[in-house]
Amino acid sequence: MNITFLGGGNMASALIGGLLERGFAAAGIQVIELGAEGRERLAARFGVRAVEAVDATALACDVLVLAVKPQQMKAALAPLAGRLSNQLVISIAAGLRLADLGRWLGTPGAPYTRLVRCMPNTPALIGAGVTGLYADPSVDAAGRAAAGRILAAVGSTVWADDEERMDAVTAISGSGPAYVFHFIEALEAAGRALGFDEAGARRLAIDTVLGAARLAADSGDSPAVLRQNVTSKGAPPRPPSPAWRRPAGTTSWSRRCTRPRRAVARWAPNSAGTKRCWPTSSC
Ligand SMILES: NC(=O)C1=CN([C@@H]2O[C@H](COP(=O)(O)OP(=O)(O)OC[C@H]3O[C@@H](n4cnc5c(N)ncnc54)[C@H](OP(=O)(O)O)[C@@H]3O)[C@@H](O)[C@H]2O)C=CC1
Ligand SMILES: O=C(O)[C@@H]1CCC=N1
Repeated sequence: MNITFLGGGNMASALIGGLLERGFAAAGIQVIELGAEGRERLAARFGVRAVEAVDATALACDVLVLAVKPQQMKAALAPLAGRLSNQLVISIAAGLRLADLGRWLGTPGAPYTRLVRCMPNTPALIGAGVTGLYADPSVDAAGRAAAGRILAAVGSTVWADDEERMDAVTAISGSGPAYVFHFIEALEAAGRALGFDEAGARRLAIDTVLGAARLAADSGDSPAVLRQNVTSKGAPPRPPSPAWRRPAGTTSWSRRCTRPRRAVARWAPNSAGTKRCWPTSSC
């Protein structure tokens, strides 16, 4: 299988790295990449052929992977329009529909249909990605298998039976790493605020997420059960010290706050029975 990548940025590099690690020959991969620096990097890092524009060698492939930014796609496909001869085309671009890609790649009145739409994610860079795939109904089993093999080089794969699901994949696993990184940032910031140095706070934050993800993957228990195992119920709510008072009929305790300029603090058990203390708005 010869593969040509259109666009040689982050995601194409992740896929190429994964394919090479899985034993795919560098001689079977070429990249069309606009940037001279990018071409040099690809050739040096992976030993693949990297060219600036579509040429006959790049066109003579079995699979064409579209890996430019969505807003670059229409212009990038213009030199290919009407020139494909049954290559399997795999798009990893967010939000671009097969109907549009087919129109841009085909000729007037004859859209190109041997298309598979995919949505990987950035953990693909270390072979730990997950990719959603959807194939045009005209793609045969061999085409679907080829697309599945290529994306499996950088992680797991999930097929969708409706193209609309691809937008859901983009929201959930395509964009999901950003939520997780944001969560890690927040855990790290909490560690820093509570006295750890940067290295310690980062270790606590990253290893928490890593360990929790591994446990979710390996334990056989559902994420809901694993969560409940952490937020164990049972201890009756108690105030943190005798200085706290709970007004009758309420579920939270108050006391004069010891911090300067803060008159009142409030403490209450959360739904899982663990303690939380925060200054009230009147502080
Ligand atoms: N980042 C993510 O989390 C994910 C991204 N994707 C999708 O992957 C695709 C690629 O994203 P990513 O790798 O992050 O983007 P990058 O910007 O890193 O890579 C795109 C590359 O394509 C080059 N390029 C632009 N126009 C052309 C052209 N006409 N011919 C050849 N090369 C061209 C760009 O060069 P230059 O820089 O000079 O413009 C750039 O090197 C996007 O469509 C994105 O939606 C999918 C899943 C996750
Ligand atoms: O911006 C993008 O293209 C990618 C796709 C999923 C998340 N970000």
